[in-house]
Amino acid sequence: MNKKSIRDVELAGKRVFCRVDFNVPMQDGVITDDTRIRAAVPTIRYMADAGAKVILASHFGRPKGQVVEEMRLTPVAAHLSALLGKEVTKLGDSVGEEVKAAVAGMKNGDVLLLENVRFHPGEEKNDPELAKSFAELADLFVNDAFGTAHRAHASTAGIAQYIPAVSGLLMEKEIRFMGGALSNPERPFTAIVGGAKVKDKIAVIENLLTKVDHLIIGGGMANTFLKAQGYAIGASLCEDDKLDLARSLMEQAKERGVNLMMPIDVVVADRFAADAEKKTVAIDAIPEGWMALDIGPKTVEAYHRVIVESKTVVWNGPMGVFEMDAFAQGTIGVARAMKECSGTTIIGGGDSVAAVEKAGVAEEMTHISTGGGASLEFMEGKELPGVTVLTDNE
Ligand SMILES: Nc1ncnc2c1ncn2[C@@H]1O[C@H](COP(=O)(O)OP(=O)(O)O)[C@@H](O)[C@H]1O
Ligand SMILES: O=C(OP(=O)(O)O)[C@H](O)COP(=O)(O)O
Ligand SMILES: [Mg+2]
Repeated sequence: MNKKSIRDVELAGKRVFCRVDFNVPMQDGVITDDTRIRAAVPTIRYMADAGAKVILASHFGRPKGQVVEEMRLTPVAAHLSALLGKEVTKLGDSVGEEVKAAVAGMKNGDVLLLENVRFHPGEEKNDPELAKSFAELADLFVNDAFGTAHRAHASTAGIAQYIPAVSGLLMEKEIRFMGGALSNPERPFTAIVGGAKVKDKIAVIENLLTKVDHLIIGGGMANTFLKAQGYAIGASLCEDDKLDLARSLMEQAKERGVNLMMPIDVVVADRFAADAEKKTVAIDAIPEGWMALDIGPKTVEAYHRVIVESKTVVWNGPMGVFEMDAFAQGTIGVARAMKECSGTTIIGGGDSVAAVEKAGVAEEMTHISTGGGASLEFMEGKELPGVTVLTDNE
């Protein structure tokens, strides 16, 4: 990556606004996978050891511009403190007088965590006023949030208009690895796309179809494609305004000779709950009012065959609601196939990484990326907004 990093700048005594992606999976206030926090530790340590005053900023969830108590970063601060072995001061906001006063009181090597930046509507709108308020806290902007680098928001991009901007060590590492593995992938090249962020991620599929040999669809993403083919999907998660796009993508796959794989059976539940009534059905037998929460065993078998024979596999998005054991088998099955694959295996995404950890195969992956949507957009070949704003190397 031809961008300056924290290694190229003077850090001693500097106030650094460091954007990280601490959007970790959490259940009832307990962090269920801390990969993203651990991944940022080298950058935070490096800066603190160099004598910087480290001001960390992150989003958590999608609070839509207002304060949501359950989306505060308090549990994250406590966990980071334990990982760093030093106190991390957690503030109640990300801008304002309290924040300015806390920053003014920082000593070299101190680490401070601002509150969820998405509590302000200006964050996702990339509002220049909010970006300026962030910039006024610091002398330098460091972007280490690879997982959020596909968003042009106030704390990921806007802030770089006002203060010098460089990359963190995680950002650098992610881009070096993904760039290397994907510039000329060994074939067969397979992409697996699932998860719940259907509206965001269906947009990258068109581009993926120009690159891959096999495209495997699962999770919430599959339902939109099933409905587009005319199947009744009951109360399953679906993006109804993407049905035409899904149909067009199926056409394009056919024209390009890409093997587009969809579920042939699914695990359905009568409600969205761990103890719901459930059964495995063929995709033409989803009962009215029920929802598809996992791919079925026949589907896993078909996906398994293609994955183990691939030379490069990139996976983002769980195959089902793996957080509930009743709907985790599809994701675990695909994770096992990834383990058996002897080629390059890359898995990315906050929740997908949690899933392969849960399946116990994380160690066997070639690369675990902190980015889900970010990895997919990176694969499209375009530079990510959170990277574009960083200072180029001369
Ligand atoms: N069939 C489904 N219906 C509803 N939610 C699903 C389904 N399959 C997977 N999910 C959910 O998708 C979420 C993860 O999606 P996403 O954030 O897009 O992935 P990642 O974080 O790996 O990039 C998980 O919380 C999982 O429960
Ligand atoms: O969790 C994230 O992405 P992912 O779910 O694709 O892995 C990032 O923190 C980005 O979050 P966003 O999709 O709400 O902008
Ligand atoms: Mg996610």
